[in-house]
Amino acid sequence: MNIIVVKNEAEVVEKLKQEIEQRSEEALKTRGVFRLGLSGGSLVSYLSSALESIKSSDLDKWQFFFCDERFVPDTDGDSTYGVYKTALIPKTTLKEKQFVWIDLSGSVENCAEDYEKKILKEFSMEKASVPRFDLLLLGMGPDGHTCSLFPGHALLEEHHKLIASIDDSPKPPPKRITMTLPLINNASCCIFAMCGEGKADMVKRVFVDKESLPAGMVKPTNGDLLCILDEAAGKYVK
Ligand SMILES: O=C(O)[C@H](O)[C@@H](O)[C@H](O)[C@H](O)COP(=O)(O)O
Repeated sequence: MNIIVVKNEAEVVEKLKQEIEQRSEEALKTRGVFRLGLSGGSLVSYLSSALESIKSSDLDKWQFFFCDERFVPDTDGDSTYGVYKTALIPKTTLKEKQFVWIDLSGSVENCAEDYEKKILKEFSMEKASVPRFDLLLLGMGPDGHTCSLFPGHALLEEHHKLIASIDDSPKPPPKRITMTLPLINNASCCIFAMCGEGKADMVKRVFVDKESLPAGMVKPTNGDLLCILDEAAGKYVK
């Protein structure tokens, strides 16, 4: 775990941009495609600002997936994809077709199964194999949740599904799909980006005191783990 504390949100965005650019170059060099997973919440604005200033001609070789998504239409204010469609895509040369989104036509369980199939297809992999994302961008909630993996929830014990559904999320809306720990921890790199005093206590509990909370269970088996914080969020980090 590499905890990076910088001065303020602008520097968090700049550091995030540098990491994303570096990882994209590596991925494009070796695989010709850069696959990253997105989270909702405040990360949307950090990433939108970071990508706005990336002028790479290879942005069209980037593929975006969702670390978790709310089971609502993309026109709904709660839709993470919906927010990226308005906050990110218009600011960049990115196209909607670069975003691998969910299918809402069935139940939330069907949606999770379908999204797992979509991911395996994009990675041209068979069932039972675990895709390796180049980068997962994560946030952490005030209870230590990340993606839609909440403290004490049975999904933390999920060892087979790569994408699981939840219909009792403590954070509204209740129905969501989420990457599970086996998929998250197979990534080449996971980055938490967080700002503000409101995060400081949980940052200390999870990343300093190592309490067993969902965000603390993000431990890439053979990958990097970074936590980029502003001074307020990192005030208890030595
Ligand atoms: O869709 C979601 O709700 C997120 O993926 C969730 O896991 C988020 O990352 C945290 O709740 C942190 O959100 P904030 O950064 O807004 O505090």
